[in-house]
This record gives sequence, structure tokens and C-alpha cells, in this order.
Amino acid sequence: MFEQLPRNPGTALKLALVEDQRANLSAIERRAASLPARRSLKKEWQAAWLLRAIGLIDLTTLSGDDTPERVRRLCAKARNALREDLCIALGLSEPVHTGAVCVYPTMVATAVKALASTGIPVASVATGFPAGLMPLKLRLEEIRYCVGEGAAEIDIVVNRALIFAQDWPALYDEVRQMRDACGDAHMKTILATGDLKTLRNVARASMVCMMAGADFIKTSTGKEPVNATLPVGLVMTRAIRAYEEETGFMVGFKPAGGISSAKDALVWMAMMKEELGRRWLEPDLFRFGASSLLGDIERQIEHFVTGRYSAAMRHAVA
Ligand SMILES: O=C[C@H](O)COP(=O)(O)O
Repeated sequence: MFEQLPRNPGTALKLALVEDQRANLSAIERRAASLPARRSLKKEWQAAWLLRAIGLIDLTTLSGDDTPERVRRLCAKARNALREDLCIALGLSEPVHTGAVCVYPTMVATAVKALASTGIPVASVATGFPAGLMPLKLRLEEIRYCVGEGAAEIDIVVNRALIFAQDWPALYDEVRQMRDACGDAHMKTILATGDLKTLRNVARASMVCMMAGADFIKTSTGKEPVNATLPVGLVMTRAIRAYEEETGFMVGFKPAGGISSAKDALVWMAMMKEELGRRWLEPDLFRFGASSLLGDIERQIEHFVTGRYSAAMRHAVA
């Protein structure tokens, strides 16, 4: 069991520290390119890392055609994230579950009911997800609605225009108000990095959101043309490190969007361990936002156990 960390309370906006955040594009790209090329984990180690990865997934459905029935099926999968025969073969005494389930606001109550007494938190997107282009008053009201429905985690989106304008005081002020509206619910701040044009914008916006009290910073909504990439991940994890050096508080990281293979998951986990340390492989500091990753992880674990791959359709729910 890992020790419980104090929640990041945020700090005053320190503009000098924000403007100090830079990103050396060619160095970042070189480092990102070297990550997947590392010697891969073998057999038992790989299976152990994949089991850990399951507990780090925010199992997500964010589709226009979501229904309560789909959300209930997703929650059933989150509770028993790995098939029973595979759990038995691995000698596990209890079912494996995901880190959370992530849904739209109107699906929160259904998910909360379906996950009652499991300890699995429900995360809700809010603040006019995915674009965030609604009046602030309504965005704050949406957060309060989700918390009232029982969401323990709120994934907010930032107002990209404030980042293009480098209006850090306004961004800080909005995110601070969102954090207040979250109350005890933990706030993941989605930067929508695929929209942000430069890695420097990613670095600076990360810092502002942490100063405003983000519990996590998250790459993407899954709806931008480009979602989680390793260069963006490096920039954001290094901002987390800089924030910890400055304040002593450890902020979580959630790459999201387009992470669908076990191999990708292992690369992201290796990056977390190398950049921030082992502590960032626990669910209070790291999550994958993913709708289809669990299916591939289960398939790879099945291969480890049986020596065979099954058809992807056998893992359809995840
Ligand atoms: O936050 C989670 C993302 O919306 C999931 O994206 P994905 O469907 O590409 O896995």
C-alpha cells in the first residue's frame, strides 16, 4: 500500500515561474523517440506491469450514443477487469478492477449506483466538455451538478483562448474557481494539448493549472485531432517535477486519447518511472484515460497465460 499524499492546495500565481517554463523541441523529440526503443519487459515482468496498468485505467465511455445500459456494462467490466480464468491462472485471490470509470455528467448517477460498495470512483467530464466554450457560470454549475450526482473526480477542460492569449491570470482564476466548485472531488485539468500549438504553451498552461490547484493534469479529451503523445507527456511530467521542486506537492498525470495497446501502456509507464519515479505508478498519481486499452491488455495477459491470442471480439466491452 502506498502512503496517502496531501492534496495539492495550489499556490498564488507566480508569473515568473510560469514564464520560466520552456520546452526544447528537438531534445524532447529525441528523448520521446528513445522511449519505445528501450528493451522491452519480458514474460512475468510484463504480465505484472500489465496487471498494474489495469488498476491505472480510467475506463471511459464518452460517446454521443452512450446509454445507461452501456454505462452499466462498462461498470461491470471495471469491477471484474480481468476474466476470472485469467485471474485464477495468475494466482490472484481477488478480482482486478480499474482505477475509475469516466463518463458524461448525465451518466454519473448510473455509474455510481453500478459501482456502489466497490471503492471504484466515478469520474465525470465537465465544464462544457470537450470544447469548454460555455459561460463560466454554467461550467461551474456543471461541476456542482456532477459532484451532487456522486462523482468523486471531475475532468475539466480549460479555455484554450486564454492560453493563446497568454492570459495566465484569467486562466488561473477560472481553474481556481473550478477547483473550488469541485470541493472534495479531485480535479483533473484537461489541457487539450493537440489544440495548444506549441510545447511551450503546454508547459506554461500545465504550471498555471497546478498553481490553481489541479490534482491531476491531463493531456486530451480524446476528441482533438491529436491526443496523447510522448513529447507532450514529457513536457507535462517535467512541469510536474518543477512544481514539486517549487512547492513540495506531487500532482498526478493522465495521458488520454488514442492509447489503445498494451505496448503503448508499457511505454507510458516506463516514461513515468524514469521521469518522475516509482511513486507515479500508483492510481493516485497516474491514470490512463482510455476506452479500448483494457481489451488489448487482457488479450496480452491471456497470451502470457495460455500461449495463444484470442480474437479481439472476445474482449469487446473493453
Ligand atoms: O479521457 C479519455 C478519452 O476520451 C478516451 O479516448 P480513447 O477513446 O481514444 O481511448
